[in-house]
Amino acid sequence: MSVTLTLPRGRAREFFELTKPRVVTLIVFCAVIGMFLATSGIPPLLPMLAATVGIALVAGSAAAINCLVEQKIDAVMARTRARPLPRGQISNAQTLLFASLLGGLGLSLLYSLVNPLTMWLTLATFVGYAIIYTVLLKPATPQNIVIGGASGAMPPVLGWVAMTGTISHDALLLFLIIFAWTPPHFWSLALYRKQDYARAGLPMLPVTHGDEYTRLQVLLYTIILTAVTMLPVATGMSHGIYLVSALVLDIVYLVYAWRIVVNYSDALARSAFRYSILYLSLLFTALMVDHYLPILWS
Ligand code: HEM
Ligand SMILES: CC(C)=CCC/C(C)=C/CC/C(C)=C/COP(=O)(O)OP(=O)(O)O
Repeated sequence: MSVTLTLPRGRAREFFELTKPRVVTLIVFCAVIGMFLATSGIPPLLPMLAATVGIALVAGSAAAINCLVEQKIDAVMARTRARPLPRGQISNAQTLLFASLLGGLGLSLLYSLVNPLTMWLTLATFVGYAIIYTVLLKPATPQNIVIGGASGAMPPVLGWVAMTGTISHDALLLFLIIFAWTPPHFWSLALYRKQDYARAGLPMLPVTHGDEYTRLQVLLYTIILTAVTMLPVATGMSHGIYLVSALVLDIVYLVYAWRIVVNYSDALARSAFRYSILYLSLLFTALMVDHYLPILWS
């Protein structure tokens, strides 16, 4: 599933594209679900709005820095060569200024209208993606996305901390779900985009270890993901509605992963990648419905 957004036009659209809006939409969605799960009623409106906007701005800023750092790589990959920087539509200085404004505004909102811990954790997430993943890990090791996935997994924790001021065990379970989801999400794409990554000189798993090994890793991580998605039920955070939804979503994902191992095609990997996005969206929706339906009925 690709998240549909109405994009702004012209110059504004070029800046908007720097923020990787579709990825950031799902990131913010997971953060908002974290906010709802952290509270038993309706979360307080002002901190919730400020946290949502603040996290979105900082995530967009991190994405813009990623575009700035990777513009030469983006220029040689078919998937990314139409981005604003490789096309010369936006300059380095403009990108840096834009990212600083977004990031600064987002962090200020979090600090002043949410709480300082949320601000610090969001800043750490920014550094994790824009510097540690993008600058250090991505060009250095095929485990880049496994380690870098830790920043992508932070949004529900950020949402949780925004509402409670503390990190709870339940929030860490949400972190673990996205952390285990990231390798099958990314490696499905890397399998059918292998030529792009090889041309760009990036050590992604299919380039360094071959297709067969990567396909097996997709299956193994999908099995780990299935186990991890059962943890919210095991700890009593979530119940029947979530359990049934997670099992259905997991079984479909496992079938995709199994077929990737035994009957690979690029079209199948592309479908598995699209499914990974639908999967995460629906899994987090199920967590939310499971949390609120009993409250509404009682
Ligand atoms: C290190 C972690 C991650 C890596 C390496 C990664 C990699 C990628 C890549 C390369 C794409 C581009 C696909 C394309 O345009 O052809 C993509 C798309 C996407 N990713 Fe991820 N991803 C990561 C984490 C996440 C997280 C945490 C989320 C959300 C919670 C997410 C949500 C999405 C969405 C919604 C898309 C589709 C964008 C579109 O339709 O253009 N990703 N991911
Ligand atoms: C709250 C906050 C600060 C969040 C920041 C975390 C964040 C924006 C994670 C996004 C993950 C992402 C876009 C990965 C794309 O991989 P890539 O960059 O390797 O993909 P590309 O080849 O498309 O550039």
